[in-house]
Amino acid sequence: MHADTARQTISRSPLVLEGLVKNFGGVTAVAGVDLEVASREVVGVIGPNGSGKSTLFNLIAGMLPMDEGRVWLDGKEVTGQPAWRIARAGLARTFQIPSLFDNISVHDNLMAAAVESGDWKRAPHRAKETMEMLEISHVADNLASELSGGQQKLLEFGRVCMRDPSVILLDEATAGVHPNIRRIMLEAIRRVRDSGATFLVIEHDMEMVREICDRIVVMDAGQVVAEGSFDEIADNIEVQKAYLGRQV
Ligand SMILES: Nc1ncnc2c1ncn2[C@@H]1O[C@H](COP(=O)(O)OP(=O)(O)OP(=O)(O)O)[C@@H](O)[C@H]1O
Repeated sequence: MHADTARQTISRSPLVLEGLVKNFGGVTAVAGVDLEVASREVVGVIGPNGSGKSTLFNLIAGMLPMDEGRVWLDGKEVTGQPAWRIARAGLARTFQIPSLFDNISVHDNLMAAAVESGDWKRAPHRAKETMEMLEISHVADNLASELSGGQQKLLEFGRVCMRDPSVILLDEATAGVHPNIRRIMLEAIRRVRDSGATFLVIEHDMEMVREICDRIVVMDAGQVVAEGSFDEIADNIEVQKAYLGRQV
């Protein structure tokens, strides 16, 4: 059997990356990343500014064309497909700055997300459940633009949940939020993971990484330079600091 065919039939992991490469002119932002994320695993991606984390997410989500490499979602190859098709195949993501419909209500932002899942019948019930899980029911009728920054991050995660994705990419889900919002987000991530989702998270907050990540991948200059549990990476932290520089 051809090796590529073997990969497609053997790995049913929710997310598989093979040899991803992205160049921007003379800068190699992602320099050959291989990664396999198991079902219900939460994998943290850490590394200094400019190490390629956001570019990696954009490649996986189909928001940037890759120069080399292949991506599989739930055993199905999605390499080169447009972002909407990859989303439909079961991938959802959040952004560092939440991407919401500012001028409609919190409730309607969740309902709008259900359009993509095509599950209208259960959408009102799911919206109610999602708002309860994220403790935003009391602002259901507020415009998204009226929420605090932290509540907007919760709402963005809620919109992801409404689509019931198989794989969720979270980009700094708790950066700069109030500790109470952080707690709500952490509990929600655990619940969504327990109900079957798989996570890849970019995170600068090492406490958050320690609390939710089963495995951590360290990137530097576009490559994975270390991988392991929090303790394994923490043991290695002095080495990491040499190139992680500013924030780990
Ligand atoms: N659209 C672009 N055009 C040119 N260069 C880019 C572009 N996007 C990213 N880069 C470069 O690619 C490299 C990786 O950037 P990327 O944003 O992926 O890193 P990062 O790890 O996400 O950083 P941060 O933690 O600051 O978000 C950097 O050198 C960056 O300047």
